[in-house]
Amino acid sequence: MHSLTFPRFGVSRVQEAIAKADTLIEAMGWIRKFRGKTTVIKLGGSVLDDENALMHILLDVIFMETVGMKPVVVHGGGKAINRALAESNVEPKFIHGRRYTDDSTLEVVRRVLAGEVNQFLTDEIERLGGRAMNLSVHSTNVLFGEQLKLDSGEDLGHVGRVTEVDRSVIEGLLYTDQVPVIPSFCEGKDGRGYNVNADTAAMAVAQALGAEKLVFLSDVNGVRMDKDDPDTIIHSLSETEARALIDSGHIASGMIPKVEACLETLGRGVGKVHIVDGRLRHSLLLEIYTSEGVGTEIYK
Ligand SMILES: Nc1ncnc2c1ncn2[C@@H]1O[C@H](COP(=O)(O)OP(=O)(O)O)[C@@H](O)[C@H]1O
Ligand SMILES: CC(=O)N[C@@H](CCC(=O)OP(=O)(O)O)C(=O)O
Repeated sequence: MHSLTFPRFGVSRVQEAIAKADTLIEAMGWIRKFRGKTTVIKLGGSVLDDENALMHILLDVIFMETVGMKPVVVHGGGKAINRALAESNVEPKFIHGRRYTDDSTLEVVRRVLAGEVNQFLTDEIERLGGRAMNLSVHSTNVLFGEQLKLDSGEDLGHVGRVTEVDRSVIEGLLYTDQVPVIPSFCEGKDGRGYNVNADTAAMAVAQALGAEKLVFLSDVNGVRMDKDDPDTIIHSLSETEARALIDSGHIASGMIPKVEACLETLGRGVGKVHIVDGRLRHSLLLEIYTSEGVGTEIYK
């Protein structure tokens, strides 16, 4: 007769395995809730530069796809563009968080953002075991738009805003269990290319798809009262409060387009919008399955 008691070293291993199985059962509720629903994930240049954080984010994305959630990746690459410009001794110039884009900068953005970064991310998802397809002007473009005109009248050069998203291509990929990877670069009706802020590109994609969630993964734990102090994070922010913080200068630089994108998205068919720290391991999954979330949620 076999004994029913486990050897000492085996008990903890069995308990560990049971705990893992418990986690799977716990996850069932939120997997069911989000199965078949689209989440747009915006990857910023800050997390793209952190190899370890990026790997964990992409593993979370692959997990989401595996359990039937429908992740769509929209990415920037501001830091990679800055590095490429530095090689030609060009100083980056930003106006209200957007890059002034002259002819030569546009070519760098087309090559680096829409080309190299986009291909790299797609390859990484495949290398980690997922299935991904890059959708850019170098392959199949899905973002169309026009030149962005600022209310202030300031000239941003070849900076665009997305006016049309080819939903059918994106949805076709989601239907065949592939992760679409989209750079923030759009094409005008005349075939011209435009550099688009990646936060606003993600917003346009989320709106077009009627996404359940839009998650901005950045290098800060959320919107902070003091941008340099993580302890001053604001977990929940109303539209009025957010606008006041932009006006007072508490929300500055790269956080401006992010928060503006959140505000524009609200009430336009997207369920929830969050700004989350991409460097925190599994922040994406935590954001989805914990009720309180881990970053800043902006509400109407
Ligand atoms: N109130 C604020 N709270 C948090 N971060 C802020 C705030 N105001 C400005 N920032 C800056 O915004 C940056 C995030 O924007 P950005 O660098 O464009 O990120 P990403 O590359 O992820 O899009 C932060 O690293 C921080 O320096
Ligand atoms: C018009 C404009 O500002 N375009 C951005 C596009 C990339 C981007 O937004 O990248 P992050 O998400 O890393 O900031 C740029 O040229 O930097």
